[in-house]
Amino acid sequence: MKLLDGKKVASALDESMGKRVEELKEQGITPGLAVILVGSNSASSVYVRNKKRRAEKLGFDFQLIHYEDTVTETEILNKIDELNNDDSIDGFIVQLPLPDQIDEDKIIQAIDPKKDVDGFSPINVGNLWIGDSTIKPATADGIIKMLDYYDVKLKGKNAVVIGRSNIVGKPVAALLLERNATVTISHIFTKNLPEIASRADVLVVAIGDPKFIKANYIKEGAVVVDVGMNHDENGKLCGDVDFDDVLDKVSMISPVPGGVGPMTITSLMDMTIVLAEERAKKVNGSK
Ligand SMILES: Nc1nc2c(c(=O)[nH]1)N[C@@H](CN(C=O)c1ccc(C(=O)N[C@@H](CCC(=O)O)C(=O)O)cc1)CN2
Repeated sequence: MKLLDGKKVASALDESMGKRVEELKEQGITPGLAVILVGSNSASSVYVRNKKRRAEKLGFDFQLIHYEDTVTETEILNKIDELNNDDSIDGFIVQLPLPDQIDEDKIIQAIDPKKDVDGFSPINVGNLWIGDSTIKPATADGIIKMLDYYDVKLKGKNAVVIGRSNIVGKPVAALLLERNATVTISHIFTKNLPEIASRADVLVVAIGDPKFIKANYIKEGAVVVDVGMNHDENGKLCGDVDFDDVLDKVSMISPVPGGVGPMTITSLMDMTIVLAEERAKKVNGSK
């Protein structure tokens, strides 16, 4: 069994991203990333802190806009309008989930698709499905980058995605399809889930249920990507896959922590650099 070590892949990719940032700075461009964080969800605070750390390490200008969870939708929409019009910001995101009084769809739709570095706006989702996307949702893109790093072939393979969220399940299915895998999207209401999952050469699990996937869901030799971010009965971070139970059956598996999470942040950084490179082309021509 081989570990899909997202932490290792992320630091390998950091090196080339660092070089791209240096090249941009030589042209007078510093990648600008902003994150809007609402409330005090402890997991979101950890993820945003990690994003800030990685962005600053790469030499970005990073802005954190942190609101109390009593903030109104209008205040957030006004800030989005400001960021849409701020030339020093290449991309920005609103960290999800948002408190109940805020309409998530309305917020996402207010972000200029050209600055929507999460790739969640309807235009970017459409571009993703027609296979013509500059910006790809970070977790989905991070998974593909990790599979590429470990030379996992996707063409003609059976890929099963468990989970149909807009953040992970749907975009990862689109990207697997783009790589010519035969993709099945399944979810919690899917009948005979163990049978469907155990046909997968590549199984991506994003259901948010601790250690839900056991050995009977796994095909012998499958590559398993665990997107879950849960806490077990002892409060320890764990994925949606019961790692110890499936270990003897898989050929490769991503751990939690240290698998998909760090890759999500890597891809967000990569997408921000791509947007800054586009700005550099506009500002400096094609030199
Ligand atoms: N606007 C967005 N909101 C959310 C996204 C997103 O892509 N855009 N995805 C998830 C959370 N997420 C990114 O924001 C994310 C999740 C996990 C990690 C990560 O590094 N995990 C570590 C463990 C961290 C810990 O100690 O708790 C790991 O797996 O090793 C990064 C980003 C929902 N919201």
